[in-house]
Amino acid sequence: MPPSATADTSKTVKLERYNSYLRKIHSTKVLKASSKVLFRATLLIALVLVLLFAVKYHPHSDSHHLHRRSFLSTGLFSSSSSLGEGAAWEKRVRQSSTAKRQHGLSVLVTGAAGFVGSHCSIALRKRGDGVLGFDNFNDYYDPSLKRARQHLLEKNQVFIVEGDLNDGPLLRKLFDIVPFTHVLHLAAQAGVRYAMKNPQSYISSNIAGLVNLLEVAKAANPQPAIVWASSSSVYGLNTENPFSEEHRTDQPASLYAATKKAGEEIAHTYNHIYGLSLTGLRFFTVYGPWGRPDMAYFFFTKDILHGKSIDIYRTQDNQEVARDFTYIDDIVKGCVGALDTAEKSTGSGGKKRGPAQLRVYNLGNTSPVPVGRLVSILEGLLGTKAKKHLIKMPRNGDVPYTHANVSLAYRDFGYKPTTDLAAGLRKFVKWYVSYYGIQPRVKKENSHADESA
Ligand SMILES: O=C(O)[C@H]1O[C@H](OP(=O)(O)OP(=O)(O)OC[C@H]2O[C@@H](n3ccc(=O)[nH]c3=O)[C@H](O)[C@@H]2O)[C@H](O)[C@@H](O)[C@H]1O
Repeated sequence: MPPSATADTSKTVKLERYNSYLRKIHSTKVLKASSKVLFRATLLIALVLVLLFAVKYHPHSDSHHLHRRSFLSTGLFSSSSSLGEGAAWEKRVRQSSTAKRQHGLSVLVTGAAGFVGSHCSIALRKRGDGVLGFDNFNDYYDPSLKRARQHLLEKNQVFIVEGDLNDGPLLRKLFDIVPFTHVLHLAAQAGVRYAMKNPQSYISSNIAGLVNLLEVAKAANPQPAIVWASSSSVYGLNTENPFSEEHRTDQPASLYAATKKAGEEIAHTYNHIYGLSLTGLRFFTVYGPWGRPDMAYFFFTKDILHGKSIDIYRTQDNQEVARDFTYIDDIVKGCVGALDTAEKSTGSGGKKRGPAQLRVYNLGNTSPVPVGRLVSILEGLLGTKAKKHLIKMPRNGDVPYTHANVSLAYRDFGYKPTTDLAAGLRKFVKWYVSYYGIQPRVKKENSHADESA
């Protein structure tokens, strides 16, 4: 074999080897590529399936609401339970929201299982308005008290839809079913001092929840007029006295106060852009039967009865801390007055058609009482001496005193508080001992002597 032929043959062999190497690489690549395509396709199909499943059973999807409602409605205080409950649930929503008097209001009350919410719902229903309650029954304080209030509301033909303010689809669904004329928005994360423990809950309820509700309300047709709970705490470090709506509210002392103040600004925005009629009510330390166990008058009562010591705060310069304690019935009158004088929203389909009403009112008692005096009244009513522990007010959001000027609310809807602290606490203690089944040493109705001890 000529040398060149040998060289040629070996070249050909080498070339063939090289080509087969290339083919191998290519086929591996093709294999890899096709398995990649297959993997991606599987992934895509899986994703689509997951999405379909999620849409069907997502907590915000309407079909899930029906399931959730059916679960809830099998509870102690509700009825329907089969698949037909979608219609049954809607029927309850409609019935509850329908006024029983001519030209009655149809009010969505958020926080209806709460202290102020439950009282207002019953008062509105009693005069023949339609009332639908809304509440998430959270456990900020004993939810069994909220369930008991719910029970009371059921007796008064008020149905409470269990849901969260941040659940847009559920709120929209309610507005689809009912053309609410008004919203009384009382659902909130309350409590001044708790804001240091759980700041996020204030943002979620008092800011995000409020915005969510306003978004739904502004898009509703007709738009409702909204009356909502602001707070005396917005006055913060204000030193002018008594507090008037014109005073500064830009120095909040707690995150709670800051979220309520933010709520007032947010209200301004929705009024300005969408024509929502908005009324903010600055409540001053509301107390009374069915009250909130996280509030001082409530847990002082409990602790005095249990022989536990109570902390009575004093200011940094050793002055008494005072509050303009306001009795629940007066607050209810204020809420109803605000609803009755609320003008219609002016927008429709999310568009403003003209200027709308924007209001803010103090609802207080106009006579601040030192916390020490509150304790004396309780001692008298309970027939028990408190173990008092006087301490400097912790720096946790409290303010030294509150005092409401209510002339604006008086001018616009005749608001005039009529219950003083001693009379109001008497009613509270009476309720407390009967609710908790305590054998009291509570003084008889006409004995006032010990209350002022
Ligand atoms: O008007 C409001 O906008 C707010 O009112 C209420 O806040 P406050 O006025 O702070 O009521 P509350 O806690 O009952 O303390 C009463 C007094 O007892 C003092 N206090 C309190 C606790 C304690 O251990 N000792 C004590 O002396 C304390 O220093 C205070 O002077 C609502 O909770 C709040 O949600 C909001 O609605």
